[in-house]
Amino acid sequence: MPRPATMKRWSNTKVASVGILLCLMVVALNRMEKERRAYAGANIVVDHRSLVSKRFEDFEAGGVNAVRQEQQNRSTILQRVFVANAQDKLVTDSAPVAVAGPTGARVFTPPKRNPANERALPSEVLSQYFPLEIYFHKYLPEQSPKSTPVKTVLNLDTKLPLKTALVVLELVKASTKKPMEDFFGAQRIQIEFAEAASIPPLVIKSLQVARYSLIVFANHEVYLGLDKVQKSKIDEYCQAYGVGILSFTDSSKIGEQELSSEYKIKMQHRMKLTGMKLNSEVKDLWRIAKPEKVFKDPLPNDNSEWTVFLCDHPSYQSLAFSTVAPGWKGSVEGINKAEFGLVVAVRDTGLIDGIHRIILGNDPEFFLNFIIAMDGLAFLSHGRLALPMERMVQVDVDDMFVGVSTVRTKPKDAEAMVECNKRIRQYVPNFKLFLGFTGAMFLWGGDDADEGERMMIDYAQEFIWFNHLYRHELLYITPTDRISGAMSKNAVFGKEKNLPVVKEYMILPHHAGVYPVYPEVFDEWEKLGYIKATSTLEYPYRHPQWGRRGFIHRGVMVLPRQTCRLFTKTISFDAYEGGKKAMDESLNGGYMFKIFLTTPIMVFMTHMSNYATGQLAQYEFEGVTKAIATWTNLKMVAPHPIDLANEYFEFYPDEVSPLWSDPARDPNLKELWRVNKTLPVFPKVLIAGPQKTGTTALMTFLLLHPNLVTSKPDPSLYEEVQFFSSNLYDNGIDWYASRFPEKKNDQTVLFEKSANYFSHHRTPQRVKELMPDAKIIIIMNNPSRRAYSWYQHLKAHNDSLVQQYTFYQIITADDQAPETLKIAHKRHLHDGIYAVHLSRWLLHFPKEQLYLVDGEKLIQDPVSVMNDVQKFIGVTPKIDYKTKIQFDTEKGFFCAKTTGCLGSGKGRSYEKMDKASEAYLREFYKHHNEDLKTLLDSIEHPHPLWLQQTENSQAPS
Ligand SMILES: Nc1ncnc2c1ncn2[C@@H]1O[C@H](COP(=O)(O)OS(=O)(=O)O)[C@@H](OP(=O)(O)O)[C@H]1O
Repeated sequence: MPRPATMKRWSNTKVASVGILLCLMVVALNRMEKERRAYAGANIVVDHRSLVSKRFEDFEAGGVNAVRQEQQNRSTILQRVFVANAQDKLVTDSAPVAVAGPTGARVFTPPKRNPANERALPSEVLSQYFPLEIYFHKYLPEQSPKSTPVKTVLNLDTKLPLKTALVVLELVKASTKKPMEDFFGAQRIQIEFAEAASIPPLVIKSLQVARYSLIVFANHEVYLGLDKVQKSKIDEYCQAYGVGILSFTDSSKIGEQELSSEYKIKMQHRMKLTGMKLNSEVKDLWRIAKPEKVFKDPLPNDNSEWTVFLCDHPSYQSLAFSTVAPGWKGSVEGINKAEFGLVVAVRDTGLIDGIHRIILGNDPEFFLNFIIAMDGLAFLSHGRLALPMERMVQVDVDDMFVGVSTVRTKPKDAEAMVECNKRIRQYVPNFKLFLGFTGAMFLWGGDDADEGERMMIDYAQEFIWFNHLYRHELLYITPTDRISGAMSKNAVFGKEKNLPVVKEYMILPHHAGVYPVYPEVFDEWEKLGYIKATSTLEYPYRHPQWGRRGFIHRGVMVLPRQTCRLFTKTISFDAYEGGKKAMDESLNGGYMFKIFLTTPIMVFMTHMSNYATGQLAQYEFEGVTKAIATWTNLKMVAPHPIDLANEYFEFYPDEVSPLWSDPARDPNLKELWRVNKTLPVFPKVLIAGPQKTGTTALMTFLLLHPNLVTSKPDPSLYEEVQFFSSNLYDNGIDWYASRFPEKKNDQTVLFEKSANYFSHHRTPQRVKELMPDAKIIIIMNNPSRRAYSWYQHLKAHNDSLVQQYTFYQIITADDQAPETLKIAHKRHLHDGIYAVHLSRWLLHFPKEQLYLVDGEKLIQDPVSVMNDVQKFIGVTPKIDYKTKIQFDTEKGFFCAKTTGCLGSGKGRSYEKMDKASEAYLREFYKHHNEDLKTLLDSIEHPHPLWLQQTENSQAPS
């Protein structure tokens, strides 16, 4: 057998990341395409059983109509889409179905089913072909009749843009990216940036699948100025896939007037304007916006001025009007000085070239522009980028009865808070402030407790209360055994004072212990048994606010908290003037207003000190809720905190599982980590698998190096830690770090080997979050050999399944096979679909952090493999593995000179694979191996010799 070629570490040649991503997508989607072809003629449906939200499972019996109902209530749902087998009961012979096509959903009657054409495709197998997690929003306008019995079907033949927008800038740099990141990031819309001179490929060619739901120009001038090639690339893409263009303008840096004769539009820049009015005659676009509302004040132009549009073609429809500001000195022809005589936002309805465009006369900073842009992107993306219309609001006021006398609650504060509830209830039915209390502080006040605080107790029923700790202390100062005492004392205080406490919701002082997880807190909560939800600012990081996320840990729902804008402001100016200012800012679309626009489920936090004395925060909330009610059609509701928490995780089901990060990497998290405990240390290197490729040999050989140290032996674990790929991840980072011995010195490099990390879909992201610098070693041998080795492993363990079925029966099992056989089928073959798993790792790690080992070479020539691996790890001193490893003729494998050969479970001798299985597997892996070649090419990595040989040769025995 010829010697396998060395799989060298790839060169450092820079490959544009966009190119790589595209290739990855091509590889993964190539697979889909092949399957699609293979299953041509089958009905292709959205499998509603796969909807990520738990609640939708309940609707399975009700089928799609129930889901449709939900869509109408919420206006959008996030659904995971994949092909399901043609016998899916959701498809009937003649029911009308709505097909998601490039120009939105349309209803049609599917062709008669032909059972002869239908082939079963197990959904759990198919889902593996979607490593890139293709998600998109399906937008069904609110006005669609509720009673229509429509079934939702995705036909892969239609060209579906992904839930991503491409943002084109003249130059991609931090300052130009920032406003776009904020606008789209706050709505959790994924964006990719491109420079005007190098627009990336817009289509996955092999599939004719569009990559973007929307094209965005931060400055429309850039679009007009594109060179011919780039321009037609964009235009042809938009025409072919029904994708729209959303443009902003930047009138501060350019000449006074631009004429684009091609588009029959004139743009007059550097305008100073006053007032804005939306065009109420536009019927199909306004969703959040209330077109009947008129803004009368001068338009802000501190940083940039405004652009107005003069359009001379029926394709254009004015979206918003404004008026020349008094004192504007320009004298340009065509400027209509009448009230609302100028157009500041325009829509191109596509009569000229079939492309829908919306162009705004400034950036999204001004609040009405922000709303127009939100409605615009919902429209242009056929709802895929739309948010629901409901906003759930909770406002927590922490620190009741805490603080020095100057910031303690005064009678006027107590009165003001009651009033605040009433005023906000005009806009948010049933609204009540949530007050977090700390009993000990009140009692310390004793008779001296402020009169205002005593009044708060009298007014208790006007609010909803939740527990802080009894004392307002950092948890790491509080000895563990006092935590439960402090919790129950606070509860007793609440009872004594007859506070209407929602005991299921609790906030810890300083947010300590929630994230990073302080296991003792969750222990105590578990003991209490009733804590269901909390919230924190700290997960995964504080800024930007829209980056905050939630997670569920040990049954407790942890929600992200938004901070009120006034949170950090000192109350040094006059209270009422300050309050009014805050309200004005909200009314004019300030910071809080945008949070409300973009965040469907909000928990705000503020402190008592923002109410006491200054009473500022109440103005802010009154201001923002009034502004939202005034300017938008959004519906604000104030649910019970536990209902709100449940809703949160239904809306963001991907957040249920936490993503642990390293507290040492973030100053805030470091601060919250206990002072009396050293920071956890994690491994630097992972041997990720897959199983049966020689991972044990590689680990054993690494351990011959004096400075490479792996996890401690643990009888409760079966050989491997498997932290990232199992429920053990829920144990948290303390648990993981404690699996490893202390480092002997600075040169010690900790590593871990768990062979199922490679193919586990969540592992790459989890590793990236906790150990972003980790070096990942992946071994790939012939996947047929790998599958057979797994079979022999089961056989050696007298697995009942193997006693029942032959290797051939397992690998050829189809959808009709018994459940156990189907599971066995997947376990044998799934790990060997290397391209899919590798592309997932490459989405999270740069190629330089991944090291691919040729598994066949590891068997034949481990000395050179190990010498290279130690270089990749960067461990010192360098050792020569020639002095450590030698071939053992009895074992038939290389073994360590000191510790000997691997046990009888590795390097077994067994009969050759039968010819039929060999042929079947060669065929099964053929396309997957082709994909692997494409993927390796895209990262400029040489092909292992077994991959070069797979087409022609037999699978090695
Ligand atoms: N030096 C050396 N000694 C023994 N075995 C070696 C060696 N190098 C590679 N191999 C191959 O490793 C296969 C077992 O792979 P893993 O260690 O990854 O298996 S496991 O997933 O941890 O169970 C094992 O599979 P089997 O031959 O089927 O037992 C071997 O082919």
